[in-house]
Amino acid sequence: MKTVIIGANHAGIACANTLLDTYPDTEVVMIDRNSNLSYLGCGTALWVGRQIDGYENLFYTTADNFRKKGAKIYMESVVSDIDFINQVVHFTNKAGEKSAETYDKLVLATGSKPIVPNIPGKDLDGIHFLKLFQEGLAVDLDLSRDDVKTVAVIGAGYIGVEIAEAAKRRGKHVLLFDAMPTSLASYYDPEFATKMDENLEQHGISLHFGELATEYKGDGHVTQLVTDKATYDVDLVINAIGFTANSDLGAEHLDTFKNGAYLVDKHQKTSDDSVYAVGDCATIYSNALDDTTYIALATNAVRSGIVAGHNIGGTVLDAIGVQGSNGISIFGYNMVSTGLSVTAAEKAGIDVDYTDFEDLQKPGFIKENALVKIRIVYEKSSRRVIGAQLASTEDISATIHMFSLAIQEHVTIDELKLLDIFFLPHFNQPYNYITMAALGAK
Ligand SMILES: Cc1cc2nc3c(=O)[nH]c(=O)nc-3n(C[C@H](O)[C@H](O)[C@H](O)COP(=O)(O)OP(=O)(O)OC[C@H]3O[C@@H](n4cnc5c(N)ncnc54)[C@H](O)[C@@H]3O)c2cc1C
Ligand SMILES: NC(=O)C1=CN([C@@H]2O[C@H](COP(=O)(O)OP(=O)(O)OC[C@H]3O[C@@H](n4cnc5c(N)ncnc54)[C@H](O)[C@@H]3O)[C@@H](O)[C@H]2O)C=CC1
Repeated sequence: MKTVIIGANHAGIACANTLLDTYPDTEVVMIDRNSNLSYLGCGTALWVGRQIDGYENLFYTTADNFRKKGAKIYMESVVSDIDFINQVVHFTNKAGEKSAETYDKLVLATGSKPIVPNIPGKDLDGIHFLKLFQEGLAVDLDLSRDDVKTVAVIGAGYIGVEIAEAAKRRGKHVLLFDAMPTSLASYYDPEFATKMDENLEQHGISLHFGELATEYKGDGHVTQLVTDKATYDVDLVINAIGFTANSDLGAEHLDTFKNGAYLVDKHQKTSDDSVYAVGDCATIYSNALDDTTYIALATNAVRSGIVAGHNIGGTVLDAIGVQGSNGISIFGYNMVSTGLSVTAAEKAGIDVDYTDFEDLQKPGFIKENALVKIRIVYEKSSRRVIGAQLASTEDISATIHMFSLAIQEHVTIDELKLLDIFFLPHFNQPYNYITMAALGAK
């Protein structure tokens, strides 16, 4: 059995490793257009903001590691065409040489691409995206220039907020724009997102929400950003208005979701029996929505790669769906969420209620202590938990995993009320915030 994997980043790597480690008789061919693989984009803002020493440790494997395991791997090779009928992948290397590989099974792991704001001036110099390692390098280089004083970040989602912090840490004047009235609006309800907004403002970031960029101006290099409200002098722009599926290769042959992502079943199989899709180029099942959706996260990419690998290798393994669990930490303020916010649930047509609670993490007699804010969202009719949000300067990150499992297992808000949660003053209160929030549910 010969498997060709197009895309050798997180999803493709997870699939290849599963096949190579568990099914040694499988022939694996990997093809990627990039010169590097396994870059952890989550580290970009950390090294650009000088919170870690460099980017070297943000790569967790190499092409040689795959060669050693017996795979054939082509880097800097662009797949231009797939003959799905005869099962052949055509690609071209850096030197312009054309090659082809036949397959028994094909894995599409071509990931995502940043959405480009389609406005005048979008091709000027000094306008960046932040998907690839190389793009992180380019931003880092520009931030090192003394004449770059003002940075505009378009999109206050996860990439935008993280890079806004990094640019501020590099001493720049930072303007952060979003179409929505708050930052992080896709992940948190306004009661939580505004906490992050206060945090950003307290650290000197200038917020421009509900404001749309309409034009970039400049003579070769960007010098001004025009919005529907004002014109700003800027030296650098970073666009971060979301990702969409990179699915051009199979879009005509395979069934796709509304954003173009390949529609996959529980085995990561597409509408073609020989073709699987994993990671950011594929759909995913949301247990909160109880429906197919699109969530671009490295965690989902890895899990879906593992599932495809086993099913191709011969072990039937069903994907169990996801909650879209995520987290962010900005200037020491931590926020985590899973499932749906009230806003997202309402948008999806789910009738929900929610319960909020805020208290110190630990008993008052413990000195190192901070407030924790929690919201649990549950469906009115079934009372199943479908979302949770937490915010604190304490590390509350592990709590969200429990809510992720609760959503996956259809736990109701009432079942959470008397859940056995341990108490130790070093960690929490006897009347801890999860219990108190659950007890407060209507
Ligand atoms: C700055 C940043 C920070 C992030 N932080 C986090 C985080 O903290 N947590 C988290 O869970 N997620 C995070 N993400 C999202 C995460 O990086 C993506 O979800 C993840 O990269 C998806 O992995 P993937 O392998 O599916 O796709 P990709 O990483 O997009 O990889 C696709 C691969 O396919 C190759 N390819 C595409 N087309 C072709 C072609 N025609 N021929 C050959 N090769 C091709 C590409 O070169 C690429 O290597 C972050 C993303 C960014 C950009
Ligand atoms: N900590 C984490 O888990 C991280 C995850 N990621 C993931 O990577 C992917 C891409 O990240 P982002 O690009 O930040 O996407 P995002 O979806 O997190 O945020 C995009 C933001 O852009 C805004 N927006 C959309 N169109 C706009 C427009 N025309 N003008 C102004 N604002 C506009 C949206 O309101 C949203 O707030 C996401 O799936 C994200 O979850 C990225 C970084 C960190």
